[in-house]
Formats: sequence, structure tokens, C-alpha cells
Amino acid sequence: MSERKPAGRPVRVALLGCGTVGTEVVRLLHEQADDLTARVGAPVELVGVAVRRPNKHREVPAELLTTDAAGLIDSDVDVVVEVIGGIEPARTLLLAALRAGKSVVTANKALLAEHGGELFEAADASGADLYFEAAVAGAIPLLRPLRESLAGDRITRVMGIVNGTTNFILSAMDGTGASYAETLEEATQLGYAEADPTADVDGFDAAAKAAILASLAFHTRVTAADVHREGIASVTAADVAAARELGRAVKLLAICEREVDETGGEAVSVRVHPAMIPRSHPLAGVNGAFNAVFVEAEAAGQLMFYGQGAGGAPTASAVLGDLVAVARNRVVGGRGPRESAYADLSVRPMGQTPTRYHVSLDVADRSGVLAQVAAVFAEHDVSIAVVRQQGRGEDASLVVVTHSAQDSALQSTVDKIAGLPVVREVVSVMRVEGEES
Ligand SMILES: NC(=O)C1=CN([C@@H]2O[C@H](COP(=O)(O)OP(=O)(O)OC[C@H]3O[C@@H](n4cnc5c(N)ncnc54)[C@H](OP(=O)(O)O)[C@@H]3O)[C@@H](O)[C@H]2O)C=CC1
Ligand SMILES: N[C@@H](CC=O)C(=O)O
Ligand code: NA
Repeated sequence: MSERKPAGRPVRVALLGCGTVGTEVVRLLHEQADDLTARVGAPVELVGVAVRRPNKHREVPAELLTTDAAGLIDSDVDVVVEVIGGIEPARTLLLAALRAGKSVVTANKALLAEHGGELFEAADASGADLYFEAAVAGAIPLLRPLRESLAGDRITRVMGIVNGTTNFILSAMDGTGASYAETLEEATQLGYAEADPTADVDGFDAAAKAAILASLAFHTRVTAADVHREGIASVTAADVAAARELGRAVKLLAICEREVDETGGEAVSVRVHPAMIPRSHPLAGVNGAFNAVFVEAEAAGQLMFYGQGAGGAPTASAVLGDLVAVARNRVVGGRGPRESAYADLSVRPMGQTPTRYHVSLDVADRSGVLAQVAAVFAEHDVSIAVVRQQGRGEDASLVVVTHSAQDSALQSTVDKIAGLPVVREVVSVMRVEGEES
């Protein structure tokens, strides 16, 4: 049997933040210390933990705690792990770390989606590593496959469920009919939601993740501001019921596509919005805080990544994986991949993106109603795929599913239909994904 080589100089780690994720990072570092030493080839030593409230009870030796995150970064540390969240002070702290040549591991999607370019430039200037697997889809290995394993292929589309909190809420609305407020409270208790859960519910968190995914997949820079964003606050029990009746489920999807624009050049479209998908679609069976992401690449074809997208331990797993990678790089004197944003692709406005709509209407059951509604679709050059009319007298309903058309044309169609005297109420309007257009 070969003998293990003696471990080298310890890799000294500063942890910024010790909440839901940070607590689990500390636990895993402690419980797996020997294995980590063997895998890295040197001990991985936690030398300090920066928090906001040092007197809060936590399972961390008191001598490691500090409120001086900047001072901790400035001390003799090799790697900075940031799980504070938000833009400041995280941005200033991580720029200081990278400029000083210290490798950074972060779970902070909000920061990366807004200031990723600046962080990558600081990392390149000093030769430090910047790893962030936990920032998108929690435990699921997704960003390193995009940055490394698929770097030789050409990715055309990325589509998936990337927010655990909203998926937890939508699954509950569909399954038990539980109320929105109750379920959001439960997601917060379970550590899935952001410090401010409106970031989840209003789609900001998923939009930040979509920006990161599009940037890595298409080798360009997409920021959160480039992403069309709609959250789940407007999804009603009526939408979920309408979807169920048609054999569909409602999911909050992030969709990143590479397309040829009207001038023949390449463009990307990046969007986050609720959509109805067929129950037979693999994403329809992704429930609770699980995430799943489809990647389509020219040579590889379709790939699907699935697993826990939120929660302390799953997210800490991704953080530890990155920590091992950057620690190994330190031990051998190497560096992981740099940012690959050489393609300067424009971002196509949502209005010009082809989508499909499901429209459910409460209408007067008079002769000619269907013809009037169909005329508005035709006027906007929107072709109808399915029409279903139900009921008699005062309780008639009309369900229309369109073929693919420009989103702005679909939006104008719905606005005009809402104003028709024969339409009593627009019960549900939602985009349709995951089936032939
Ligand atoms: N929770 C999850 O499922 C996931 C979270 N993430 C990301 O991980 C990051 C952390 O999330 P999470 O653990 O849930 O957040 P928490 O709110 O649970 O923890 C935040 C931690 O940061 C500390 N903190 C806040 N301000 C400062 C400061 N100025 N200086 C030092 N420490 C500070 C807090 O200290 P104190 O404890 O004293 O209040 C707390 O320990 C975020 O970027 C989040 O988006 C990513 C994937 C999944
Ligand atoms: N709040 C996020 C946490 C993980 O990124 C979510 O619900 O997905
Ligand atoms: Na991940």
C-alpha cells in the first residue's frame, strides 16, 4: 500500500457570514477535516469567521469570531469564503481580497449578476481564483460543467427552475392548495428564502441566476438589468387550476437563448417568468426546493441537471467543492479558469422574443363571441393552436392557447381582448413553454 504524502502548509480560510449557509460550511469543515486535508494535500484551516452579531449563539469557537471582516481579509489568509449576501459590504470586501491575491469562493448571485465583470477583472489582475458554484442552483454542479466540461461545445439554450423558494410555493399551491403566505413563511423557516424574500417572490433571485447562466453559457456579459423579470406574486389559484385542467403545471422558469437577430448577427434573450408546462415535461415533476436545469448544446444535445437548489447543507456542499478546488490550485501553484466573456452579444428585448400564451376568459355565451375574440388574435397576426369553449349562459369560459408569436403582439392582443364588451373577465394569462410551438 502506498503511504500518504505528508500534508503541506495549511490553506488558511476566512469565512465571511455564518447564517444558514455559513453555519453548514463551518460544520462540514470541522467534520471532514481529515478527508479535506487528504484531498487537497494540505490542511484546510478556518482562521476566522466574520459576523454582524458576535454575541448570537452559534457552534463556532468564540476566538474565531470577529465583526471586522476587512481586518480578517487583511490578515494572513489564502482564501476568502463569502456567504453574507447582498451588494455591500460584500463587493468591497471581495474586491479587497482579490486585489490582494486571495482566492474567493462566494454564493452571492446578486453581487455576481451586478458586479461580476469587476470581480473577474480584479481576479485576473492578481491571478487569484473566483469560484461561485453555490450561487446558482445550490448543490447542483452546474456552473463548473458550463465553465469547464462544456467549454468545447456551443450552447444554444439553458432553461430551468432555479429558485427553490418559489418552486416550494408553487408546488404547495398545486399540491395541497396551501396559502401563499403560509408557504412562504415555511420556506423562510427552512432556510430557503433570501434575507429579504421579495428577492425570491419577485424573481430578482432567479433573474440574477439567469444572468450568470447566460454569461457562462454564451461567453458574454449579461447583468441582472438585462433580464426580463416577472415573479410569482401575480400567480393566482385560478392560474394554477386553469393549468391543471389543461394537464399543465405552473413553474417559474429562467430561459436563456442564443439566437440570430434580424440583422443576421447573434443575440441572446434572457427571461424569468411563470409559465405553464405540460405535466409530462420533466420540469413539471420538480417539486419543493429542488431545482432542475436543461442545457442544450450543439454537439452534446440535451443535458439535465437536477438536485437541491436551496438550504444550508446543500449550498454548503457546493461551497466546500469550490473551496477544495481553489485550495488544490493553491497547493500546486495553479489557477482555475478565467472569465470567458469574449463574445459581445446584444440582448434582445422581451417584446421581440417569440413566446406562446395561454388565455382563459370569462365570456358571455352569445353567438359570435368566439368570432370576435378570434378576430383580435388574427388582427395581431397571432395564430391560435387550441380553443376550448365551456359552459352555457352566464358561466361560459373560453380558453385559447396560441402558436408562437412575438411577445409584444401577444401582450397587445390580450389588452385588446380585455376591452371587448363580450369579455367579462380575463381569468388567467400565462406563457406556455415545453411543447411544440
Ligand atoms: N440559503 C440558501 O438556501 C442559499 C443562499 N445562497 C446565498 O448565500 C449567501 C448567504 O445566504 P444565507 O446563509 O441564507 O444568509 P443569512 O442571512 O442566513 O446569513 C448571512 C450572514 O451574514 C452575516 N453578515 C451580515 N452582514 C454582515 C457584515 N456586514 N459583516 C459580516 N457578516 C455579516 C450575518 O451575521 P449574523 O449571523 O451575525 O446576523 C449572517 O451570519 C447569500 O448570498 C445567498 O443568496 C445561495 C444559495 C442558497
Ligand atoms: N433563495 C434562494 C436560495 C438559493 O439560491 C432560493 O430559494 O432558491
Ligand atoms: Na450550483
